[in-house]
Amino acid sequence: MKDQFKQEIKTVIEATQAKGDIDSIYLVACGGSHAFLQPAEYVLTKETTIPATVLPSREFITREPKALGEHSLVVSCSHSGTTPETVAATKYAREQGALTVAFAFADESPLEEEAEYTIHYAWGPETDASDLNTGVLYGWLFAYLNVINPSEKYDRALKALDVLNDVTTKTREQYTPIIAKWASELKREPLVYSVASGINAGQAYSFAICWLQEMQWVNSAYIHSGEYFHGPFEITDFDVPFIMCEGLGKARAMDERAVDFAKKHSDKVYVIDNKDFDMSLIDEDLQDYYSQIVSGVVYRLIAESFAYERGHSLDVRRYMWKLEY
Ligand SMILES: N[C@@H]1[C@@H](O)[C@H](O)[C@@H](COP(=O)(O)O)O[C@@H]1O
Repeated sequence: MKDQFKQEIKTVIEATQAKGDIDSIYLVACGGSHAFLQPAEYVLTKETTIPATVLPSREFITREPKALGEHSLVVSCSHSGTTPETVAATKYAREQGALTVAFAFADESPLEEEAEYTIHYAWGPETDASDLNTGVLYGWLFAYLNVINPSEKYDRALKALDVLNDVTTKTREQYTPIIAKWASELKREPLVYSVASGINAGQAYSFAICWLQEMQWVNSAYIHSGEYFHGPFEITDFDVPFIMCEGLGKARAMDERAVDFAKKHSDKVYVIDNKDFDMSLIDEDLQDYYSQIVSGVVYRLIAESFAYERGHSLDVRRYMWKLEY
């Protein structure tokens, strides 16, 4: 990880220690950045007793959480640093006395002006995975957990960032031919559902709302694997396509149940099975946490292959950033 990002994380950790007791954590952002923060909520709720809540930026403000105050830590993210709801949420959190930390790709953005501290990350195809948004997020997350409850587990989790790029590069190579086939089979589908749970929930959610709806104009919805049986499974039929993720953690049981049912009733079930990832470079007890980053590589490949097969660039928007909304 770049020295700049390491230093920014260090500054945030020192500020958190100086602040003293944190009794609530809020993770706030919009769209893809909201999805990006979801794994942090997953890890925090599994590893600490401090309540952590992930909310869309505007709902964070409109809900007015009662626990929000001087002992809160509010982590926001906006890739562009300009999304008005996230800038406003960060300003609101700071006014309530919370410690505000923003993640952003952009430098010197409106978000950076409102947040007390900003942690930047890098972007682009040649970027080392440890410098990308999720790599830097985990760099902060495990450093923070190591402060709350020091453990060699978090030292190892931080060390895993050094091999992350090898893992994701290998996965990209492994899945490129597989996903090219999926995309060619699915390219005419007007609708594709996205199903997952546990640490993969954020990836599957952003696959539906960002990659498919926003960037490909393909109808989609994110369905939680457990919730699939509480309504959505009624739409399953032989010609209804599902891209389903099977994770590594305890949530896997929910994913498997959904996949098993869907496969019985649909001929178009595509499974991203995290057990097929080569994560041997990462300690077994940390693989669940890191698997969503690897799933993200596969979801991105699907989006890129869709864009190619459908002749629809991932950069085209009708409304976003073009109209007043
Ligand atoms: N796919 C995301 C959207 O979901 C998001 O609304 C937008 C602004 O996000 P950010 O606040 O991260 O700049 O960026 C991307 O296009």
